[in-house]
Amino acid sequence: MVENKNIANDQDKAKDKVKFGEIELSPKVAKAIFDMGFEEPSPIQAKAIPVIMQGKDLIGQAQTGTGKTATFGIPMAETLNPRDGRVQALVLCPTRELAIQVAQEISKIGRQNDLKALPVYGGQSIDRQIRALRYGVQVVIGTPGRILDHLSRKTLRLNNVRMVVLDEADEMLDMGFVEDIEAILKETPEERQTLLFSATMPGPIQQLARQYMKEPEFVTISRDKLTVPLIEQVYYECKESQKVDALCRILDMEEIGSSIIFCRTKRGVDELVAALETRGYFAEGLHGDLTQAQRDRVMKKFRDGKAELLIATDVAARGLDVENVTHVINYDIPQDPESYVHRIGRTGRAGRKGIAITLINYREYRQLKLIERVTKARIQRRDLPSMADIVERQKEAHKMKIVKLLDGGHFGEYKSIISELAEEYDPMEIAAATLKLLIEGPEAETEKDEAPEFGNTGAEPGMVRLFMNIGRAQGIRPQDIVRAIAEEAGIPGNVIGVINIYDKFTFVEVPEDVAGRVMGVMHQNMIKGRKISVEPAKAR
Ligand SMILES: Nc1ncnc2c1ncn2[C@@H]1O[C@H](COP(=O)(O)OP(=O)(O)OP(=O)(O)O)[C@@H](O)[C@H]1O
Ligand SMILES: [Mg+2]
Repeated sequence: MVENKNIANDQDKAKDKVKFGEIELSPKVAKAIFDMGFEEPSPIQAKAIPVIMQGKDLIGQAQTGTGKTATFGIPMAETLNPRDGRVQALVLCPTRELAIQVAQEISKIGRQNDLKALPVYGGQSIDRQIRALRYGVQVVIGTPGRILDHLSRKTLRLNNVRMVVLDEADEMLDMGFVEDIEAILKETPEERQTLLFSATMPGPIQQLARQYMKEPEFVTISRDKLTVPLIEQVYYECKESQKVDALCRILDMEEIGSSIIFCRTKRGVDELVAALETRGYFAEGLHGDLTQAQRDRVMKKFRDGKAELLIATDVAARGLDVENVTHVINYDIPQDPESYVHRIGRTGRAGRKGIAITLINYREYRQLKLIERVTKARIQRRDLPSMADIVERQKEAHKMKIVKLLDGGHFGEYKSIISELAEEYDPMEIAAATLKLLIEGPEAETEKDEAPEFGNTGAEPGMVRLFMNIGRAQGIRPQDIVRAIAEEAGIPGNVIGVINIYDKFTFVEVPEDVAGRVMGVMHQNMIKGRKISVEPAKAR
């Protein structure tokens, strides 16, 4: 009798199962992932989830952005017991931002089951974490240092852990982390299930990994190519001294959405942020020397699309999943091919397209070829856009905007203005004037300026020529503006020399060491209600 009842129950359960590709899920987990917009399992999910559900150890390798998180998140939601407040699964990640993100993804997958996932990382109040742990959670996602801290304080117990995941496993088993990982694994039960994931899994690391695992299955999707085919990969060669200029040209030329620009060092990040800001680009820096609150703020701005350019060290290279990253730019070439794979993998995620750009100097060409060889990717050479290309591109962009408006229709009362004007003027002239107004603003000049001498060629040694978008026509004496700028920048007025004054612009010359300060000050300033910009005089 009892047996029959069990069979009936099992059949009921089987009937309740929902198909996710070939995988059978409980209705709650299925609902959660359908709500997340998943329709079909990704290849790694299709192959690895059944193996994990059998309780086997597994090393999973699949390209960036192909759903490795849910590959371990789904089995957690299926098998862990939400009514047991003890920690049953542990995920170790290399960075704080990644721990937060993975915790969010697991919480979403386990939402219908009331599964609790808690990120635990350095830089956040440990007391808050202790309280949350006491309250009861099933999954802890953490960075090794902070996990060890909790273990030594006995505020975290791992004796009931059934599943351990090393996300970005090759990084976690690299020199920096391996001792911590060993110490943490010692605190977990022998019979645990161990899962390793990464887009890259170099041979020696795999060998090392096997020491911590029981006959792991190796599931790989990306054996032939390490990078995602949807990412277009290009490189530009330029001199070290011209890098900032080259980057700006690329930013002006490309249709940039949210983008991540990688630098080798923290200092490099800070310097590039400053250099971009003086040129009028809004950029946010991310690296390990910032406080956690600063890191959180920057990430939030970037995720919300409020900051388009994220300038980062390799802290942002692994695992981060930000929607709609259009470009990854290696301002400094990555140290090794694995780092390249992970960095460029911040774009081209979940079936979207992306562009990866690498800047190199001639000495770094061999490093680039090594990356190509290891990743089996083709990185195409491109020539830096000229100023003429950029002007052309901006023209195109204006045209596109107009075409979009034209296709949309709805011009209403604007049409009557044009028809009135058309009685006196040529429609072509009217359209051109309207466009000029749109692009140059209400102060668009009516008179033609004589051609100014562009470029820095005439500058005295040690001096830089700057270009200000204000001249005679504004009815303000540029000399007075120069004095105001000097005052604002905290430098003596006679340091800035006026070279030439035109109707719409003025050229000045300043010593190299104060040029950045002058530009920085002016970008934020309004003089007599007019925003003034100052930039290096460009060669033509
Ligand atoms: N089956 C699916 N269908 C649609 N989207 C999915 C599916 N699985 C995962 N995703 C989404 O794809 C994105 C990338 O997933 P995830 O961050 O897990 O990639 P990853 O393989 O871990 O990449 P990385 O190697 O960079 O860490 C996420 O936004 C995730 O929610
Ligand atoms: Mg990942």
